[in-house]
Amino acid sequence: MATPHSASTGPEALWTAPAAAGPVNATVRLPGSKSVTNRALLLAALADAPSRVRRALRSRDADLMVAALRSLGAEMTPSGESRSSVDWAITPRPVRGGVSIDVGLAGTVMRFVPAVAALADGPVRFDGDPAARKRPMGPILGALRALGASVDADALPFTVRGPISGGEVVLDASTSSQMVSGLLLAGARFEKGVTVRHSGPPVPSMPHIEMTVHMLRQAGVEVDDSGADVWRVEPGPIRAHDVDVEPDLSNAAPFLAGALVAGGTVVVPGWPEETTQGGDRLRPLLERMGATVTRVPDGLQVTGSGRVRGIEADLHDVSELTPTIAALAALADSPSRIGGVAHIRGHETDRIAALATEINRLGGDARETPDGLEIHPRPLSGGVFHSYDDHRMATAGAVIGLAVPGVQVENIATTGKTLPEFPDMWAAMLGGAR
Ligand SMILES: O=C(O)C1=C[C@@H](OP(=O)(O)O)[C@@H](O)[C@H](O)C1
Ligand SMILES: C=C(OP(=O)(O)O)C(=O)O
Repeated sequence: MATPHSASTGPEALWTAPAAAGPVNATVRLPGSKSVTNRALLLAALADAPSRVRRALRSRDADLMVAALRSLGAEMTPSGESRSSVDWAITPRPVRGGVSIDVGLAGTVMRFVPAVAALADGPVRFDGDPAARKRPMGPILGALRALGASVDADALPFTVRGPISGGEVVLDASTSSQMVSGLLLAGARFEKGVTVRHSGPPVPSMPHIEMTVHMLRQAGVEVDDSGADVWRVEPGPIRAHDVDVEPDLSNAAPFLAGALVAGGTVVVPGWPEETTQGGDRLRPLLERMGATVTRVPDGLQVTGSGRVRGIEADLHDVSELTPTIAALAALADSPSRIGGVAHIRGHETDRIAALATEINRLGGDARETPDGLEIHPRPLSGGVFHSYDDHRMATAGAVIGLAVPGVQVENIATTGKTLPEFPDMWAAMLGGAR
């Protein structure tokens, strides 16, 4: 059983999830991908000349990345700002130390920035939210040590001191693909480049490593990913280049799920033809749960009937979709089994325990397995759905609330981690109903 750890559990922090009054018919424009934004910003800060990152996400995780890179010296000038989108002009500067970095609860900041800090001329201290101190960091910090840096702990808080020379390292990335991405992203700037070998149970969320490799190549970095579980980044410059950030397909999940639960149609404009975003796998997953998924000229269209089918799915590659798929499973008319996601016990919270606890709190039948969840159909009733400071738990509660009147999501503001406008966008999808 999971224990909610948000400090803000008072009635004022409860958000009544709107129940769907009928089928939805909405176009939902998603802001930029968190994963693309934070990679693009970091690569621009390490590049050989100024770059632009257009339609970057603005959210807590992206703001933390911007603050971290600015602390380390990069000049970053915003334009065309709205609440969740901004264009950045970024001028790289030598990486400077003697600073402290707040990683919040952002995996991309805690796992990507330490290798950049190892290029600095002085120590860089890292800390984050209380929950961040529990997230796995040992493999990447051990790897930085093996590559020449000094790091004084194996979890947050810690201090990194360069210089780092690079070379070859073996690590166990079964707790997070970000252990690999974090070394590859800065690796071209290490004197010897970097060769990362994974040894251990399979690496989860592989599309995110493919995203890292793809974006490095776009920046002119030579990467060899031809061997299983080994990646080689050659030393050399990271070329300045302009990036247009794709919409965040993982954040599309609750909205597209909304079409399935309420019935009706949701269109997400700008859905890329080709992408390394794992969220693209929503297409087959939602189809298997009963949706009709069509590419339309302007994006992706998902139509549902209000009836949700259960699913057996291995979400190892796309584990960040688990909370939405579990929410759908809790509303399905047949049993579901989600597997391959043991490592999400180390995401923002233990998502397996949190999902089982919160679905069962509403009267559901969700059982934890070592690597996922088994969810059986059972009528749900209203009640508090705790978010555990986890944006995707909060949106999972909203999905369930579409079909179950009286669901109150605690701390909906935590969606600001990647989608600050979530409550307004959700209301707009439902035609303003609350
Ligand atoms: O590199 C990234 O941008 C991410 C990698 C994945 O992490 P894990 O490998 O820890 O699942 C994903 O779940 C996370 O939301 C974002
Ligand atoms: C696991 C996630 O985030 P993070 O980047 O903090 O790991 C997520 O967004 O689902």
